[in-house]
Amino acid sequence: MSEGTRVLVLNAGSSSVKYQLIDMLDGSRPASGLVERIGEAGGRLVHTPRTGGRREAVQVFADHDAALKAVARELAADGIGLDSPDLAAIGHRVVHGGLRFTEPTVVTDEVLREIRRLIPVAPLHNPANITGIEVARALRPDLPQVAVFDTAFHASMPEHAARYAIDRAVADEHRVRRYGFHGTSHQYVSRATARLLGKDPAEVNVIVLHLGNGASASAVSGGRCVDTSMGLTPLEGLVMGTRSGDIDAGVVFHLHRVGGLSVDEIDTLLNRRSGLLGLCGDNDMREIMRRAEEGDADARLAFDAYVHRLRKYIGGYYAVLGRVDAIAFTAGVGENAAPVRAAATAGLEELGIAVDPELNSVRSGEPRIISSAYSRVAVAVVPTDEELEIARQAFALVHRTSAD
Ligand SMILES: Nc1ncnc2c1ncn2[C@@H]1O[C@H](COP(=O)(O)OP(=O)(O)O)[C@@H](O)[C@H]1O
Ligand SMILES: CC(=O)OP(=O)(O)O
Ligand SMILES: [Mg+2]
Repeated sequence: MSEGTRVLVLNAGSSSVKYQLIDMLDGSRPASGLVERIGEAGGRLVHTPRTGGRREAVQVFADHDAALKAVARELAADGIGLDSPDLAAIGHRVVHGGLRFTEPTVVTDEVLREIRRLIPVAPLHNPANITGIEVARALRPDLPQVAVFDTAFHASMPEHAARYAIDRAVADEHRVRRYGFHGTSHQYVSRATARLLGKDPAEVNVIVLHLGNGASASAVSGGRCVDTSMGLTPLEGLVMGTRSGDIDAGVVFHLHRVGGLSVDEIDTLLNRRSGLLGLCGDNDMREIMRRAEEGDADARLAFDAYVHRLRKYIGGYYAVLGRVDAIAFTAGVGENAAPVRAAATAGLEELGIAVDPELNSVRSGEPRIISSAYSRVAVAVVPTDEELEIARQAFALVHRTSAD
């Protein structure tokens, strides 16, 4: 087994790779960075060594292989290359783990085949995750490649939350059920929220709102997920940047039969041309808030629809949990968009939820409470750290000890 203390975490998306090198001894991050627009013109690599002096390269990255080799070169230039004996493992975010992968897993050929089999239920994500694993494995075949699945944390959902109310035989044959995603973030944030409250995760009920490009809500009771908003695929639930979230399945039949759209066209419509983008032409919440502020009606509608859906999930999960200790906002929108947090929680004093406007407007990268002293439910902003959680789980797996 490797004596290394560091884990390289890769989060490979369809046209990007985010990476972080994390030292598990002291939690330091010797380097992190991102390659964007892989396979497109105007590719960009941004590498940030801990020593400072962010490096940026604008060039074409033909594919993920070229991108990861460029990352390897950047790390080598800092003297922390992929050939370093300090590396204990490479941890990979894998979005869909299906029914089988409910724990971090060392990738073998057979595991890779199973992740590939799940592509139809995560077409935007699993293919890139697989490429990331293959390229990393070719670069360091001797190192454990550990897959950490977005679906894993949600495997504890009770059957009545995980099942769709459709014919059981059909559902079972095709493994159609609600899996949920962003689980690594929901797990990390729910625990960090308990810590912020000075409580044991086993004692608290938390609603986590992960609002990034993809967005999902979860109800976490005593450290276990009891419900989450995404389903068979990352399309269900909240209004997202480009995804519709909840929709009457009848819309699909209608668009096909009456609108003449093919199933693939409807897939693209709902996953890539809907949500905020579909409602107002923008999927960046900053831009939407700016336009809405200037009186743009489409942007206002998009904002209001986003918030309305969020409020329905807050209310729904309040009822699912019965007692709520905290509501935690996280990811790009949740951590930064004070107006979204304010609108999502406005007028809920009867539920014991009262956000303090001044605390809400503070900008900070630290976990913090934004509810007023008399709010029975703590409302918090808790920055997510999926990379650290992936590193911890990968490291714990290769050492078979808890790295907590
Ligand atoms: N300062 C900000 N105010 C409002 N929204 C922001 C801000 N910074 C980032 N965002 C939003 O965060 C979203 C991206 O979130 P992020 O968690 O980085 O996404 P992902 O990891 O899913 O790619 C974008 O919609 C962006 O508009
Ligand atoms: C599962 C999912 O939606 O992930 P992301 O937010 O990274 O698109
Ligand atoms: Mg994210």
